[in-house]
Amino acid sequence: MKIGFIGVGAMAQAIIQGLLRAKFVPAENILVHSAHKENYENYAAQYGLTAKATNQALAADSDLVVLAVVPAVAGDVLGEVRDQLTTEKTLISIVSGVSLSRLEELTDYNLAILRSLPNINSEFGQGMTAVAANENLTGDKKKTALALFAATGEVSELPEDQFAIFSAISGSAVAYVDFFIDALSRAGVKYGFSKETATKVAAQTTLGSAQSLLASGQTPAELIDKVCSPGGDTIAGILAMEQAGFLNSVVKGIDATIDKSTGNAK
Ligand SMILES: NC(=O)C1=CN([C@@H]2O[C@H](COP(=O)(O)OP(=O)(O)OC[C@H]3O[C@@H](n4cnc5c(N)ncnc54)[C@H](OP(=O)(O)O)[C@@H]3O)[C@@H](O)[C@H]2O)C=CC1
Ligand SMILES: O=C(O)[C@@H]1CCC=N1
Repeated sequence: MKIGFIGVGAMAQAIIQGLLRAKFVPAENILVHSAHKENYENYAAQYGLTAKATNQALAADSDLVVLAVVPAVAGDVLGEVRDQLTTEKTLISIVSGVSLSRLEELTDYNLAILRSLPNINSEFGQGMTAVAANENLTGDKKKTALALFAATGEVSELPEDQFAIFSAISGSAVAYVDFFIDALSRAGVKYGFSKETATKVAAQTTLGSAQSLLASGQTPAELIDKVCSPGGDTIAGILAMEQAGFLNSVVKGIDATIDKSTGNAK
């Protein structure tokens, strides 16, 4: 099986690294092409992938074609490869905000298509990907397309009308969680920790909290209550964070993310 990536930017590279780590296919069965020859050729050479000279050549030689370009160029690129996307292939889009019906309009109505929204943690097998299949993607073809993402982390089939919300609290939220880790780490630096130590402590604490939350089956609020000793330090910190607008600032960030991805941003 050959998997072709149109675009080898940040997200495509994370998926490719996740696939290589999982040994999902041999490296040479991963085909790449992008806008700049030096980018895709160097990347292919570095990891033993196969560079293709054009989007058409890539699509013609791939069983699974992963569309990994920014939304603004997705239509033009699909127009370019429309003739190569024959019905035995599967198109996988990772493009935020482009619906299955739009992808069908831009290709062949008989084509099997999986719309996905991965996150960048796919690189280390810790991804969280939402998927929605069109009615042509069934049976073994669907199993294979879902297996690609399962090799890089968790996968969840979601109705398309929930994709923008998912994208905000997963795809984009990787950056928001890192923003929080950076804030914790800077606070440590303020009180004299080295940046390296503070970041390690903040990241391990975030990882441990996430793992404990999932393992416990409890709500975050229940775990917060366990840490807040009566009359103790943590409740003082929680109240000060909330006074500064912590919860509202997170929700406003998610509102802005959803507005931007659905075209409602002011
Ligand atoms: N970054 C993330 O965390 C996530 C991103 N996504 C989605 O992934 C997609 C890519 O995002 P991201 O990786 O961040 O963006 P990047 O800007 O990092 O990558 C875009 C890629 O598209 C390539 N490209 C541009 N024009 C063409 C073309 N005409 N033909 C072939 N390749 C082309 C670029 O080539 P070159 O490198 O040569 O310039 C580049 O490799 C977006 O649609 C985004 O919504 C979804 C979930 C998470
Ligand atoms: O910022 C973006 O537009 C993409 C979509 C989700 C994560 N990155």
